[in-house]
Amino acid sequence: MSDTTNGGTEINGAAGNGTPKIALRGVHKRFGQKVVLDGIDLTVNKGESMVVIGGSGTGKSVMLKCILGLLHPDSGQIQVDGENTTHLHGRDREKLLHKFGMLFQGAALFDSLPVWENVGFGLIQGEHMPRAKAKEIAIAKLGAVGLGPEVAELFPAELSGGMQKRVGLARAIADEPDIIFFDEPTTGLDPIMADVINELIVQCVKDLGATAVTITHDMASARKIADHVSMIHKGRIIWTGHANDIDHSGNPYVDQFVNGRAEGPIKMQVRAL
Ligand SMILES: Nc1ncnc2c1ncn2[C@@H]1O[C@H](COP(=O)(O)OP(=O)(O)OP(=O)(O)O)[C@@H](O)[C@H]1O
Repeated sequence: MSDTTNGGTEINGAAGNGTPKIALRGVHKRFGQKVVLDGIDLTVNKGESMVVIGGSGTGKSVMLKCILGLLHPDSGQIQVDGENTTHLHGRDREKLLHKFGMLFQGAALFDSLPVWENVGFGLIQGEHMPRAKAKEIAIAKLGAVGLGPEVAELFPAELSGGMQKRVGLARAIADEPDIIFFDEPTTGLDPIMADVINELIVQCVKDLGATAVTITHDMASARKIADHVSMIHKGRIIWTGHANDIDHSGNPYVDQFVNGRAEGPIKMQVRAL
């Protein structure tokens, strides 16, 4: 079954499942005259893996930044565990951020720190954990993503792209977050390494019992990771459905995107520089 929404409609509703882990209701965000989020409604239930697909510049990263509080929406609500988070500041926002782990596009590791310190960064800085204890946890988390303890002392520049992604994943799970965001987790990887990372993501999310939100253009990744898929187009969620329904969504936008067709309702804007 799939649900289509055009805005205020409840999608993928939490009826019977308790409070959604994350719920966006009518979220708007514009930069100057440019409307980027135009009334986003999205529900992610506890323990679910939601993958948000959509073309370049459709607002995926802006949406993620709004959930994290890095950007402030102009209007609408963002609820985490039933609580509106849009007005949280200071300590309250810090407390909220403890619920989140994040695997950034390109892994975003600190070049000047050894791998273990990259993984344990949040534990040392955020939780003021003693360095020895943080290192122990970092080595255990590196093990969970298939990296041996010898990698702990290396620097990011000494690692391949795939290993850097694993380190980024180990960092995302180090604090055992409730919610993990994956921003284009397979970008820049060959298809085999991408599949390895996808499998690790599935395993780590399952082991933690976490809720996952991934943004990607990579349909192989979406198919592997997702329980549900939502498609964003022009700042709105235009379709949400089960991952198994992605190939027969009945939605021409989803169909065009999933099949990578140049022809269809989605018109690419190609501007000369
Ligand atoms: N801080 C900002 N100031 C002005 N415009 C911004 C800002 N951040 C994002 N935008 C604009 O918002 C639009 C959506 O950007 P966003 O990064 O969310 O796209 P995306 O869907 O994640 O794309 P991609 O898949 O290419 O990463 C873009 O046109 C971008 O230029």
